[in-house]
Amino acid sequence: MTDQTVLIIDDEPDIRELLEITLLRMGLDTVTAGDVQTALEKIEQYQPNLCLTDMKLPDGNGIDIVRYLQKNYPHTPVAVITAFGSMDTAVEALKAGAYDFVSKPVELPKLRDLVQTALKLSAGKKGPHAQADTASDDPHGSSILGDSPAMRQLKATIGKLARSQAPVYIHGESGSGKELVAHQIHLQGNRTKAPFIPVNCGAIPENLMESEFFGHKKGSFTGAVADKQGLFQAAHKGTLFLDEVADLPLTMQVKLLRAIQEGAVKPVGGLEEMPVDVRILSATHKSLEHEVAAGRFRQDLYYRLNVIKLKVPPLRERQEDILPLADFFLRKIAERWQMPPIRLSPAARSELESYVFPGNVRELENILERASTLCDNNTIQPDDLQLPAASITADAVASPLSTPAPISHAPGTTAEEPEGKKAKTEPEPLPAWNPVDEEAERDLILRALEQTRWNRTKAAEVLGMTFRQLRYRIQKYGLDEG
Ligand SMILES: Nc1ncnc2c1ncn2[C@@H]1O[C@H](COP(=O)(O)OP(=O)(O)OP(=O)(O)O)[C@@H](O)[C@H]1O
Repeated sequence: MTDQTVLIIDDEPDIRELLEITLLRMGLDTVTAGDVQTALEKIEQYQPNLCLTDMKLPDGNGIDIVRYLQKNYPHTPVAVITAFGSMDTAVEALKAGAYDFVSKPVELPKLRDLVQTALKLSAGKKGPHAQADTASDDPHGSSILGDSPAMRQLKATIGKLARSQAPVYIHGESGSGKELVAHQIHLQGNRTKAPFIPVNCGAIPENLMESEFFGHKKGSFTGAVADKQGLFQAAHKGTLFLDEVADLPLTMQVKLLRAIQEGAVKPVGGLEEMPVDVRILSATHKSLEHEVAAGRFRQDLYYRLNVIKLKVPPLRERQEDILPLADFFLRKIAERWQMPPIRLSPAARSELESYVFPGNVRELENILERASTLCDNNTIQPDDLQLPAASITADAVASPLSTPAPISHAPGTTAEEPEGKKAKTEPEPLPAWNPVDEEAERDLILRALEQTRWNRTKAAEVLGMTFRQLRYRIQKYGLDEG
């Protein structure tokens, strides 16, 4: 491990020193802070790969740091150091998004394991705009697969659009590949040396939106501890992909329109406009026309974004792409899990070919990921696919869900099962997550994974933890090696 920096936050110099020595011996760089304010400054300055924080600090507590990182650097893992016996605070920190905790007095072997696991998982993901995890490792790593007439036409259009600078509005059902298309438009054009910045407009809290898009100046609001560049500045000379653009609140739509028209943005708390050269691509699975008619989307912005409209066809309209995509995903899964090649039996192949895939390509990938875990002798049979027995109703197609596995939901979660896919027998609800009893936690995670047929996104939802927290625990308990 080299070139990795760990920020150690503790107000006791002796503990800071002990942790520093331990981590330096592991070949890691360290930075230290004795209070929350200094820690936030060091985070901005060094963008560490991992943070270890004490809970009680002179000007706040470790949870403030957990929350700050969750919001601004969601890929930076943070572990908390708790006073002996104070399990309540450990649980609170875990629920706020911390990866793990160590109790004082710190057991160094446990600390080393924790650091190693957290760094392995966060490797390569740094910076405020790193993308959130998805069940698939790299949504952009591959080019667009598919040789059906619809896809050939789409690829030819992408080639032409890549040469232009016009805004493109990409529409299509959920999971059909809109983001992949946007990324290809960027990669094949002349902006490829600058970044492609995808942003999920529905995922940014409304009160932070302006600062996320346009940046802010230090001190412009509570928590603005340093100047921060916005998504527009980050995408300068590159491409900004506004995913789920229909979810932008009306107030933000006005500001966005202005920024696009002027080609300039003003950071929150700043006095001067900064020119930005950004190509705007946008997408939604909703009907933007319908949103305009309903008064939820400004018509002037709609015309700005929708200079060229590009449709990504649903998978069921390009049946000949299903098996080549399936073979590609199976190769990827075998590689990722370091397994021998996984095959589809002829009967499984024909089942896939006649399925309608309401969740499109993403659903195909999820089905295969689950089937690869369930199958014997590395050959997937129809039963392993677990496709719904009844044919899918039009309602189900209109409200796609990427994973058909039956699951139960933790209280407070709202995932819905579409009508045509309701589980025949509801699984037994899981007990509440108790993150401090390791044995119980391991057992609970295993049960959730089995219940969701190893769909980690769904299992995290069932458990009420984030995908990253679950991924960390799967690795910590060696559950991915079985
Ligand atoms: N033609 C394709 N070739 C290879 N992979 C594909 C293809 N289409 C989609 N995928 C993969 O399927 C997954 C879903 O695609 P993507 O995220 O681009 O869909 P989307 O339409 O943007 O979804 P959403 O509406 O939920 O944002 C990704 O992992 C993507 O890499």
